[in-house]
Order: sequence, then structure tokens, then C-alpha cells
Amino acid sequence: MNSITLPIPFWKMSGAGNDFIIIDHRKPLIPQERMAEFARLVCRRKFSVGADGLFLIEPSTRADFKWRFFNADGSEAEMCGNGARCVARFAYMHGIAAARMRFETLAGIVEATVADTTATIKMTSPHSFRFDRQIEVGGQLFMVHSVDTGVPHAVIFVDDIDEVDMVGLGRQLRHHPVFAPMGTNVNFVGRTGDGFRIRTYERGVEDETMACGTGVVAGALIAAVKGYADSPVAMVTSGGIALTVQFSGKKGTDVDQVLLKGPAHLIYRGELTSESLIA
Ligand SMILES: N[C@@H](CCC[C@H](N)C(=O)O)C(=O)O
Repeated sequence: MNSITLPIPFWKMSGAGNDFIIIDHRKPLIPQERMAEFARLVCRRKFSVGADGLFLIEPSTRADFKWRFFNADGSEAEMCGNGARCVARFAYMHGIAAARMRFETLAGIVEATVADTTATIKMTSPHSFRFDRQIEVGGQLFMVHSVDTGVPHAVIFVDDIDEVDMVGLGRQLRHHPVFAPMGTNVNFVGRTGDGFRIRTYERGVEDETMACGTGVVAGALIAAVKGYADSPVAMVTSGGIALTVQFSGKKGTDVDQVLLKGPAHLIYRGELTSESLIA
């Protein structure tokens, strides 16, 4: 079968401004070989629903369900923190899983708890920490830290977060040879009087998004190692919404339980038709 079964019911959800299309795909509707193309079409803003990413919920033999996750450009990514929180609420509201659930991602098993419009996830173990790499971009040197929180993230602490050229600088770092071949998401973190602000240039969206869950976790863990923060760490994202990261275990890179908490809202539900898929 190479055709897409239409119409397709979907939910549009927002996790702190990171927005997603979520489809119950336990009964297959989109052939495997057309999933990336489908994601590109439905995520395209102004021409279709528009979103930062697409989730297809599928059956799992190891957990309550598993997902296929595609960025807006059709690339498949291992993990998405805000998407995981939205998917958890979707699964709970569709009776696919109980309020406490486990689901399979390419990064590993994610645990989640849903309470009203808030969803908390237990992240897969962060790994590949690197600190204090000096990287030159456009004749300027940046002190860059990095960690994989399910997907790769670079973290840079800046004095004035409003002044960062997200598209110019974000894009150059995202494609910097140091991070090849996978590339990286790029987070700029600013310390405010009583906390942190964070802005993320997302791989696969190829732009700044309003929030990035795995990016907030990367920022919080690196801030803790640097001695700037202690658990729980709240970071205000570009859309103005705070996400909270809680972790236990030894302070530093040896953290064994990392929780990400924040809102997961249903924006609307609808049906995708052939007109939603126009290139
Ligand atoms: N928005 C996500 C991260 C999604 C994956 C990322 N775009 C990538 O390809 O690495 C989040 O909330 O974590």
C-alpha cells in the first residue's frame, strides 16, 4: 500500500509554545515510506496545519505505546521533551494509557505522568557531556557546552539574551563541523535576577522555536554543573512560559533521574484531508 488513508483525525497540541500534530496511528493510515513527506506537508505553516513536528502513535510490545516523531522538515528525531509531554496527555485522554505511563522512543523508554493540563516526563539518561569548547563563528569566539538529552544540544551562556541573532548565529552553530555529522540544537541561556531565560534554535525546524524541552533540560543540567543552579531549575522559554527541570543523584554529570515538567495544551482537533497535503 502506498496511499495515505484520508481523512485522518488529529490533535494540534502545544507544549509551552512548541506545537505539534498528533495522530493515533495504531491502525496504520500513512505508509512508512511516505511519513517524512507527510510530516513536511502537514507541518508547513500557512499552507497546512503548521507545526514544529508530527507524532504518530503506534502499538508497542515493551510499553504502553511507541511513537514515530518527525521534525517539520521531515527528519526523524530520537526524542522531544515538549512533544513527549503533549503525547502523554493525548494518550491519557484517548484511553491509550493511564495517567502514569511508559512509552518507547528512539532514545529509549520515557515515563510520564499527566495531571490535568500539566505533564511531567522522566527523561532518558543524559550523556556525552562536553564543557568549555571554544568555537569561532563569524570571527567571534563562543564558550560552548554540550550534552545529549535524547537529542544533541549545545548550550551557550550569554549576557544579553535579547541581543542574540538566533537565525544567523543559531544556524551557523547548528551546522558547525564540530557537531557533524548529526548537527545540534543550539540553546542560548541568560541569567536573570532570580532565574534563567532560554532561547533555542531547533534542528529540523531550522529556526528558533517558542520552547524546546530537551533544550531546557540541557541548559539546566549544564547550569548545575557550572554551579549556577540547583535542582529544581526553572527556565523561561521564548514564548514566556517556564519549564521546570528536577534531578537527583550526584550533582554534576552523574544524574540518575531527570524530570521535565510543564503545560501540555490541546489547541484544537480536526481532520486532515487531501487539501491539507498540498505541496
Ligand atoms: N522540540 C523538542 C526537540 C525536538 C527534536 C529536535 N528538533 C532535534 O531534531 O534534535 C523538545 O521539546 O525537546
